[in-house]
Amino acid sequence: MKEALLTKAGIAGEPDAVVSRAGVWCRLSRDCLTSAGRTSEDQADYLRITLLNLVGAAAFIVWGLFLCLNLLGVVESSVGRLAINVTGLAVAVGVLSSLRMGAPVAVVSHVAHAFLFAFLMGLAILRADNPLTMTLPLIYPAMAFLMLDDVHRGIVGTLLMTAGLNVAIFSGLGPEPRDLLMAIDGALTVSVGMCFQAAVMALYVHHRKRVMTRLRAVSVQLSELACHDPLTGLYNRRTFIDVLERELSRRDRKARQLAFLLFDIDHFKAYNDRFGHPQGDELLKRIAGAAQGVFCRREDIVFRLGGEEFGVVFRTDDAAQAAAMADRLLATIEALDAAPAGPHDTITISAGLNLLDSESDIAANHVYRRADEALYQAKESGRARWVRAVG
Ligand SMILES: Nc1nc2c(ncn2[C@@H]2O[C@H](COP(=O)(O)OP(=O)(O)OP(=O)(O)O)[C@@H](O)[C@H]2O)c(=O)[nH]1
Repeated sequence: MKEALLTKAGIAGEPDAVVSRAGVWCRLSRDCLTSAGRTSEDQADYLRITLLNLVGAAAFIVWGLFLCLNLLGVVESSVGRLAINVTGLAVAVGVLSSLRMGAPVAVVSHVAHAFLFAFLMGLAILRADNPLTMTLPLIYPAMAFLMLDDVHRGIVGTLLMTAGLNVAIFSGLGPEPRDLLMAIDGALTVSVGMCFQAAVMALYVHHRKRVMTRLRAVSVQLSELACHDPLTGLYNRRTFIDVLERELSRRDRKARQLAFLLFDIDHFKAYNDRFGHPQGDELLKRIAGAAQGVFCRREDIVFRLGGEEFGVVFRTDDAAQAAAMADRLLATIEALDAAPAGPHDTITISAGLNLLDSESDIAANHVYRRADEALYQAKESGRARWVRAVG
């Protein structure tokens, strides 16, 4: 009703349009700062890429403007100034475009830093007579620490830049008449300012690196937890579908068949009831270990798919080899030195084996379902055996 009224009034959709336009601008400006979405806030390179983009864009605007003013004769022009403007513009364009083309961030930052260092040092020495220009090199430590992302290099760079500024102050390049006390005053102010900035930046970069390292470790831990079953350490069901899909679409170098073996412990409930859950857990771990012992090639992957159900994805030369592997697994588990359970004297499993042609375009869920049907048949026909799936 409300929508109908708004539509009738001819204003429906207006807020959405405003929101989507704002969204586009937001995305555009974010993509500009992060080099077309190349990095995001939680990544280590985010700050460096954003800084390089900001400095690159600012340099492009400033040097472009100065170049125009030089060419129009608005400001005093010389070959040296023109050369600096053109070089600055070229470096700014180079930095911005190479970031967008995917160049390594560390390389781009080092090149940009080298140019910034040379430019600021040159400015300090060549334009020491202009106190306004002389303040520009004071931005160096913040830029250097962030661009280099390294405390030691940042400190070395800052010390060199401070030395350069002191040379400019004491070498008589500054405004005349020179006064030694004024020069000492200026040099001390500049040195203390640069060192203080460097100390703050060193603390920041050091702390940020530690936090990023910790975050990375937590993220690895989280993805381990998300992919593995905590009890047995095997891959879990979540990973299983991804792996099976990947294997189904992967062409095997030796054109071997893909095999999926689904197995389940027989009368596990009786085992649990008789010996208790902790013993049941122990058995699950031992069966996981036994399966990994049988399927021990690098490309064999054993999963715990839930409860007392396990799966193995492996490659086989032919049906006979896959059958031999299934037999070996059943025999190994039967030979486990476990307490007798329920109706059986030994621990047994039932399994369904599904064999697939290389590069078959069957869905992973279908592969699982066929193996599950075969497993059901194995259970129905007396357990402690495996049955080959059809279709
Ligand atoms: N100890 C332990 N038991 C589990 C775990 N997950 C599932 N189970 C138990 O596994 C048993 C499975 O029982 P059923 O599905 O009846 O299967 P079964 O007794 O093995 O019978 P069949 O499969 O028909 O041979 C249940 O008693 C569950 O409680 C686990 O992580 N640890």
